[in-house]
Amino acid sequence: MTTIPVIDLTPARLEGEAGMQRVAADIDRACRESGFFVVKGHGYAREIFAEAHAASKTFFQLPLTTKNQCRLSTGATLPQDPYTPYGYSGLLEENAFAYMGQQGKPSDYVEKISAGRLILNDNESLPFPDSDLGRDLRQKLKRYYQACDAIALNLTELFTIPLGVHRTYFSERMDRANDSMRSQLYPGLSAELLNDQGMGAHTDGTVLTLLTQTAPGIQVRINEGEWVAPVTADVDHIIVNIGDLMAHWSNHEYVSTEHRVVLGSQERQSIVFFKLTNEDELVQSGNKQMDALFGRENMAA
Ligand SMILES: O=C(O)CCC(=O)C(=O)O
Ligand SMILES: [Fe+2]
Repeated sequence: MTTIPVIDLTPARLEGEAGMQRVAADIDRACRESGFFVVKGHGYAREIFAEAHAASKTFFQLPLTTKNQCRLSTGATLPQDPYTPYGYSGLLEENAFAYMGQQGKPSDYVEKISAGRLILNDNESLPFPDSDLGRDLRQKLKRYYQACDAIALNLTELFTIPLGVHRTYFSERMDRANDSMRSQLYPGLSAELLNDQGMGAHTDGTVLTLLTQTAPGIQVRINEGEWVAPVTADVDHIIVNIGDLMAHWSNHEYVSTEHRVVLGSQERQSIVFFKLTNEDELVQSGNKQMDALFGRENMAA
């Protein structure tokens, strides 16, 4: 039976080359099996994750009229970055099934506050509340973004080891990406809700996705239909999954697996970080370099 492994990154950070090799082999196996794994021991302070969740919760508790002021007047994106969502979106406004091209399915019971790479620049005008609370949320989400970006790049270094290419092969293609981050609140189940769909089944269009949660709720579809829940013992344990770009890039040696969120009895938060490639990076399978990476051809790194 496939389960979702918990991988401790500590040996990769502290035990030199041998530690890196061991951890890299575990990650490689998980990427081929379910495409999902949980990481701990990544070296970033727990408070970065806990505080981002706490500040998000404070935001979500604001009156709806205040949250609605954190929408972009121009729609969901900014002219400087037309592909990345920024600002607030409310319950039932998004539909993961529609994103997958499936029409006529229910929308998702989830509220979100989103930001992309522009959050790294404190002078950029972004749709957060113009208050101490809003400024605090922005700083906490910025730290979260920086930590996840760094952890994602560290993970890609581990990817290169079993593949036998130079250590920066992926990171140099992903270090300027317009990644996006969405802090999400799922309501607890109640009689007013039509169903228990927090987020419909979908795959991610990313290279990698990193996610932390305050309670269980995400489920992964393995073995042709069985749904399993990754186990995170703390708020700084990160659920990592392969997205469609990496699956495509690896000619489907690494799998991008469907997942969904089912509402529980209590409210739940997650913060998801979608890692993409640099804008100028063409991702194609059957690409000579990628064939070499995944052992389909001999080519020196
Ligand atoms: O909130 C979650 O646990 C899952 C979110 C997710 O899959 C997504 O945003 O793509
Ligand atoms: Fe997802």
